[in-house]
Amino acid sequence: MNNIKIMAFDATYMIHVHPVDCSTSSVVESISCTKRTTAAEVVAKVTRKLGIENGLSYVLVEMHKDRGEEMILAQSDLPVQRMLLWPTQFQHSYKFVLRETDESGSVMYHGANSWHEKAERVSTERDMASKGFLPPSKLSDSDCPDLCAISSLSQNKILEILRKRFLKDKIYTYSADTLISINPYKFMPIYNPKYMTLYQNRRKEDLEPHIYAIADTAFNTMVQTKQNQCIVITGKSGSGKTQATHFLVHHSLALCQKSYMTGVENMLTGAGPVLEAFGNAQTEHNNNSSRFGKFLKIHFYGSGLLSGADVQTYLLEKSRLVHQEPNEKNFHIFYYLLYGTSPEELKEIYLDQNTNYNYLKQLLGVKALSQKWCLSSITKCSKHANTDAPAELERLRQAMEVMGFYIGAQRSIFRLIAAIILLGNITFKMKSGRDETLEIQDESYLTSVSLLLGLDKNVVRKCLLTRKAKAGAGERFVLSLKLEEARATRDAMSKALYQSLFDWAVSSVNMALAQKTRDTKLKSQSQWIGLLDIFGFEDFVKNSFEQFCINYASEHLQHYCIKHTFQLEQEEYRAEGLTWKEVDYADNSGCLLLYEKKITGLFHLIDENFPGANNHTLLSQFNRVHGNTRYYDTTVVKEDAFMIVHYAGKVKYQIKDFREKNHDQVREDLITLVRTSQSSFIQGIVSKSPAAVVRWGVLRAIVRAMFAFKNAGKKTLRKFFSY
Ligand SMILES: Nc1ncnc2c1ncn2[C@@H]1O[C@H](COP(=O)(O)OP(=O)(O)OP(=O)(O)O)[C@@H](O)[C@H]1O
Repeated sequence: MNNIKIMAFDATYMIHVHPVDCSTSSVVESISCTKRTTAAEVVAKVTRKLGIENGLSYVLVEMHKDRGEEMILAQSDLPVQRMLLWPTQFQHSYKFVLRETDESGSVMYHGANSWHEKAERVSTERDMASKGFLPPSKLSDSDCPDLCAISSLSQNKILEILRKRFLKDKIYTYSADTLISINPYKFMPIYNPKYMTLYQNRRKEDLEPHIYAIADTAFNTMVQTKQNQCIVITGKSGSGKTQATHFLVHHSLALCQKSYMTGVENMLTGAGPVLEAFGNAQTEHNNNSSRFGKFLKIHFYGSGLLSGADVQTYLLEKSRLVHQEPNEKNFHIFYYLLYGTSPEELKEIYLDQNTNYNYLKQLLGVKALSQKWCLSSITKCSKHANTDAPAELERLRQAMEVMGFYIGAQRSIFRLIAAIILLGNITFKMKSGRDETLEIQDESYLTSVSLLLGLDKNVVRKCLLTRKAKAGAGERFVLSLKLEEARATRDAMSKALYQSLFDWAVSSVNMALAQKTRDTKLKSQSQWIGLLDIFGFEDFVKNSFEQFCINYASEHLQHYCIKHTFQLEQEEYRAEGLTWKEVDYADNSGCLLLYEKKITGLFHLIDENFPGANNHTLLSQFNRVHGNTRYYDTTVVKEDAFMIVHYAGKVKYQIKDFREKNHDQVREDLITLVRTSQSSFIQGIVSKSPAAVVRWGVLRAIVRAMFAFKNAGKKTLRKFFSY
């Protein structure tokens, strides 16, 4: 049951405050507020109601019950706005709590002291044991919080230690600077202010491994060394990378001084739902899977004062827009709009919940089919499955408002989303008669798309059905497209529009998060903590160009980690004249060379363009050049696929669409067409975004990420792996 009920009468909302720590009452106090009511006003109302105006101070705290997290609201924060950002399906997990503060303004956590006392005791005992005053700790190997402390390690031993710790609810384990995390998929009461305080300024070895310790080390190292820090988060889909990023951001913000920049915190809270709506989707592994990589930088002035943030995104999985694998869905925004908007509003953008939209059709896989008694393997994405959509849409609107996307921009975004949905329903048929030209099956979709995009319908039709070609001596003529080509043109147009919208949303988020100071001296002294949350290694039933690129990025990260964990460490020992037993490690540079070697590397072969080149000739080239390479393998049974021996296992890639996805080029005339839009919003996003001619930005992403790591420096490297 939701403990927060929203009743909107003329934008009046009821918020419920739990006076948990007040001895006077445990009854929930309901306060009538507007979006502009501040936290200070809510506190005043609640304390007045409870009759506890006895000089003590109180603050309003937003608590995530399940995660045990608490966020103290500043006096000027707006509780209703925060409440509207709570994810619908988890609303019952959130509540507002009144907390008492002491004279210094710190929140008083009754019982928190026992945590400190325990931590102090453990720390002192370890100190004394290390000095020989106490017998050494009786920790067994399986309880060992740092794998590096174990003298002889094998793969089985590591797994056994992690499993035993996990069974004791110890989800984190260190391996030197790396934190290994296992997703518990259940509530763990370890992400709350008690733990935040506990892990501040503590030596890593004094306490159980925790993600807060990683944020704490990064923050303190940044302040002390004045060097940027980078935390790399990697793991399979659903392993908990996004949650980890969230905990790291939350703790970093708790550590820093905020002063007048508390606005950045609110912006960061608003940025989440916006990026999620456009870049996340339901997949077989995760209901809210990020389908893009991100590098979030939180900026601080020299003293650790929060100054702003920015986010770079990589590899948006655009292919999802036009095709989804069984049991997977399109990006969330489409369902929010279609199932969250009233039928009247939908009518204005030519949509209707009862129409079957091609881009939103959900294919059910074997697993789902056996669970559901449906006869067809294709179902319309039913309204029933989207009951949260109205609340999610409201949450998104609120987040957009916080980020400065006002009503006009929101309207334009929704019109563009509707146009993309309708574009997917433009299908083609052969004209009757002898000439083999195509025509559009249902002109009503073309009309709606043209109106929504502010384009001339005849020009859109021409672009979808024909293309200009060059003959000799600069002559140009018009060619009719074949069925497959027309479909590809339609899908390319949808993808280019969506990528432009995504890029625009990211740059708008960045504008909102940007450092606001004009003081160039202050700016020049600023440092950042970077959080790289990038796709982990992927191996699906069918792997395509996207997995080929994602796994290349993973190989690079692996290489970087190997280099720092083994190679450079051993070089250092060598330079210092130390004797040690050479550690044997699996070097993956051969696999990287397979991808990127000049002239013969797979990337270079994909880029080759000769007359008659297609995906079949590409596969033959791969097999011919790399048939005997250690990291390359052909398939056992003859099929249009090849295999790469990655550090994490052998992966089979289907060659289909490799060349097309690599070029990912939208015809120049399509972009020129979109630029003629009557809508200044559409003109703006297309002219700003390089998406029109975008290629998969893998190399760019890798170069940027590597640059960030190098800046962070070997000594300050922090890694985080989640499983
Ligand atoms: N520390 C944690 N405690 C409890 N539950 C967690 C934790 N971390 C993750 N989860 C659960 O696992 C789910 C998946 O996590 P998350 O979305 O962070 O995975 P991810 O690695 O980012 O996946 P993807 O790569 O698909 O985006 C979350 O929705 C949450 O329910």
